[in-house]
Amino acid sequence: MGQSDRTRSGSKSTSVTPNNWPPGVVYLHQPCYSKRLQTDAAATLTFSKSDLPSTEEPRKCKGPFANVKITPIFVPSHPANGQSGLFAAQHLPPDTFILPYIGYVHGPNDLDENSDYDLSLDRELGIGVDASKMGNEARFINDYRGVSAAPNAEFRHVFVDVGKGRVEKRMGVFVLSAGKSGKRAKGIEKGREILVSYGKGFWTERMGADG
Ligand SMILES: C[S@@+](CC[C@H](N)C(=O)[O-])C[C@H]1O[C@@H](n2cnc3c(N)ncnc32)[C@H](O)[C@@H]1O
Repeated sequence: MGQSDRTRSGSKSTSVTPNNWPPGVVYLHQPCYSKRLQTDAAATLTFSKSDLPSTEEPRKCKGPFANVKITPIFVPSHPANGQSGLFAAQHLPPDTFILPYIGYVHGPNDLDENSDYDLSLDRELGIGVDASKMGNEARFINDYRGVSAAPNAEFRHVFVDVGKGRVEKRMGVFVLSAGKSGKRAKGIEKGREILVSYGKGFWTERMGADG
């Protein structure tokens, strides 16, 4: 882990950031909510633990995450060569919750259309999580296209226990299920890159912007 020191009101505080964390990007332990997020929209993201469906478990999670590694990529054939990716630091079985995707939580009136790190949190309310300027290790997850035949992970909603009997809806990164035929039963082996599908829309928009 790297160390970053901050001085506030004359006192020195030390916060731990993961290895290879880029300078200039804030490492977050919890989401940063936009002040412009409507109160009612924000309220839908946090609610009483007793209202959580019985099929969902409230989770505890705090970074840095030892199960993953941010790794600079120096492989000419990799489409994100020269950038970084997120790799498994241990074997991750199917359906494992790997880590949350956190960042700047914003509404439709506060959207950076040029961000490549913006993930939808609530489509109906237009709430997204943008990790371009602040986030955690999950911001380094690349798309599988050009790297592998298929993704090995996906985004799912998670409910995080934030204390005082409350839970918060966030996005989480999970290993894909084994599948009916068990073809993904191995999960993600240690040292493998964690890859999701950004969805066709991400790449269509990007191609539109480039050309
Ligand atoms: C959320 S970031 C992923 C982390 C990024 N590689 C980094 O080091 O900050 C998304 C950006 O990564 C790059 N990227 C991710 N997957 C890619 C892929 N399969 N092909 C080409 N570029 C990819 C693109 O530049 C994309 O805009």
